[in-house]
Amino acid sequence: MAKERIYELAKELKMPSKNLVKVANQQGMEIKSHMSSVTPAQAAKLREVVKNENGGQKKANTKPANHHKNHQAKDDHKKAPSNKHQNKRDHESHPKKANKPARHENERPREEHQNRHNEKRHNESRRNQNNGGRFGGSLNNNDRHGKRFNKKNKKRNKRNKGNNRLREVNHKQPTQRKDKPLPEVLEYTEGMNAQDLGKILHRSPAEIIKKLFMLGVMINQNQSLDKDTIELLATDYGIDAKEKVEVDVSDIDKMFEDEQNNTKHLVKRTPVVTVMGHVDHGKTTLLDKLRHSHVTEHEAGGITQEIGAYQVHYNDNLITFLDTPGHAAFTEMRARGANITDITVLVVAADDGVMPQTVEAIHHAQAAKTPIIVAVNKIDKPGANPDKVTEELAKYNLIPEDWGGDTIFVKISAKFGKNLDELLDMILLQAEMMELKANLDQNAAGSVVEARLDQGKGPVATVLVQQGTLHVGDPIVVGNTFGRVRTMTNENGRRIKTATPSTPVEITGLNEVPEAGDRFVVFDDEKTARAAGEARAKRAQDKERQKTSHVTLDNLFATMKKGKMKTLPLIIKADVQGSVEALSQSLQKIKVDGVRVDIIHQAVGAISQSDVTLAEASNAVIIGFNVRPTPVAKSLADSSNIDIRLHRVIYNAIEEVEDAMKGMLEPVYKEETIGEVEVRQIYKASKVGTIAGGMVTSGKITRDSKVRLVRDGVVVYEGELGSLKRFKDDVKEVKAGFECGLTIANYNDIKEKDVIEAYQMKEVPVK
Ligand SMILES: Nc1nc2c(ncn2[C@@H]2O[C@H](COP(=O)(O)OP(=O)(O)OP(=O)(O)O)[C@@H](O)[C@H]2O)c(=O)[nH]1
Repeated sequence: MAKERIYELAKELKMPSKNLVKVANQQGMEIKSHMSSVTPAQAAKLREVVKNENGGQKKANTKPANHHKNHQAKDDHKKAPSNKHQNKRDHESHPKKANKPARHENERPREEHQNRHNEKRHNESRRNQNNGGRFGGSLNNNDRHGKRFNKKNKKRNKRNKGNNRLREVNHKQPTQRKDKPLPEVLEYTEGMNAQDLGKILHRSPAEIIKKLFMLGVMINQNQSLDKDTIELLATDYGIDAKEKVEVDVSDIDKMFEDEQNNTKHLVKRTPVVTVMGHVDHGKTTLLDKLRHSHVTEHEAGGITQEIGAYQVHYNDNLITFLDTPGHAAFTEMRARGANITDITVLVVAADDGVMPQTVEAIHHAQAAKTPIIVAVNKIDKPGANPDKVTEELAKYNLIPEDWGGDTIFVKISAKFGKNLDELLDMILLQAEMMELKANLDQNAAGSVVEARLDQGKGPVATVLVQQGTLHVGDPIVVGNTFGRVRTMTNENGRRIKTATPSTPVEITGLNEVPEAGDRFVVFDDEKTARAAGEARAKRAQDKERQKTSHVTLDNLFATMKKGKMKTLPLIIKADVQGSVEALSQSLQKIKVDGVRVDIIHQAVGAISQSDVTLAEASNAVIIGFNVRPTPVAKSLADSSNIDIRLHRVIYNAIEEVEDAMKGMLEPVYKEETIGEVEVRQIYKASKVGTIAGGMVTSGKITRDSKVRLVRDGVVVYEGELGSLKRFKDDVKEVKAGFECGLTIANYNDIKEKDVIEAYQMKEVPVK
């Protein structure tokens, strides 16, 4: 008889392969994994051992020693009814809990604790009953109907109002408080006082003070309590205490990790599989074939839509396949924190063998630490040589069991659907070994598979739930956006209301379009979700701005220190060729350790739009010598944060650059243009010299402003105003849209069409 695989035998014995491996090892068999083979004799022995074990246990009516956890959970469920009676009061007093399924094994100590606590409360409540008698009960009822009762009461007993109120106060207060249930857990922050705690515990501060007094702690109402005292109080009430950690609501990564690492109430979840491989090796064919051959009947009627992920039904199991567009996308998503793939199926064409992208895929999967299942494809082809593929893959540590390794290899033909069931079996087997689990009861957390803007629906995102259950209506933060899940659609175009772990769904209701690989976390309330989303959006925006902030002489040194700059790219514009060259040569001679000047462009003329664009693309600083930027260039430079330095003395330009490179630049003053005047007429007066009549075209000009005379984009003079007039009167300033007359101190060569730039020196705070 042929050898048998462990997983086949496990299937026959209806037990997890992993447990059978353990049994085999206990029997002294050298079995490595579920893929290992056993001889017929060994198989017989294992059958016998397992059967005996099961039989023995049935008699003893105990659980098998290595029984699967799920089964144990079931047992707990079975036990639940016997506790039910005892817990009845408990459930009544904790309405939320009553609907929840029976607790899991790891919660049992708490349940016992709870029972003890219930007993205690039972007594407490009995005492109350004794005090208040039946009246207490009816008041409780009254309390439930609350306001309505009081209203009626008021009307009916208008005349007796005073008396009535007195009676209510007398009877109601103590009992009302005590009948309200204690919370399951006392969530506190250190420093709370008896009043704060009273609110949480639904007890009067006086009671809390009394309780602590009995425990030997003397406090007053407003006294801040330390952690130990609060925990002592909780213990005395028979409930757990948990310190509320102040969380940064926008840190969804931390929340995601917390949700993800939750180990409570875990149940088995569906594996998430990514198919990778070289071009044309058959990824798409495989995904299509699986999709179309394993769609259940009730889904067949649905509209199949491309949502980048879908689930395959196989033998009562589900497998989620992600249709990632390429290896880079896979890693990009991982880089963004989305580790959503559990298993990688590596498709290798048997007629082509291992190719560059096969290797790339292996590296991506290995870096993500996801197990690889090799699907040797196209075995139907005449030139197919699966053994060659196996041989080639050995180099990358992918070795089949037969050859002494532990990688699963399945020979398939995607095109003809051959061995696809075996591939699915292997995926499920691998998943079983990984014990993939999640908690359905908690807030959902997961990742975005892809997202787009739909004209009708707004932002639409395909997300994969990785933990918890996602519901329609959930307040959600996704990457840097937020919203409330408005609709949820599965891959068959069906509207669904909830989505459990490993389920891909398309959601609407987000504010903006998130990015693939973004994480999402569900919040308890919309307000916090909005706050978190907005904080994240702002942070992202700031980051983006930082990314595009260009090098300036001011930030040059800091940028150099961060190791981001090895060269300082410069663009030089000057009025004459001689200046261009002189400046360029002098700048290149600057010697500062670790950084050098790189002149990427130099020319004669005004600073143009194309200079600014070039500076933007090359992260360069523009040095203008006796020239100005054109208006378009100036506004472009302002909006894209390009540093333009204007000089009239070569030495100053060189000194400024050198200081910046040495980190010594301390810009104390920076000039700020305040307005421009276009010269329209010239008058010559023998006493005062040349008077320019013109129009203020932008901003304003003030009597004390400095001026620069610009002719065809070139600065011809720089100085101070001699006078500023409106008609015949001296004025302090003239605003845009008004005419003015002016003279420049000690300068007469003003011509029509010259532009007079008015500027001031402003102090710049040192950053
Ligand atoms: N004979 C044979 N041909 C196959 C098989 N699987 C895929 N093909 C063919 O191989 C070609 C490429 O298959 P695809 O599924 O498009 O390959 P892919 O890996 O998705 O390629 P890219 O999407 O370009 O990366 C197609 O012509 C398929 O029909 C197979 O099992 N047997």
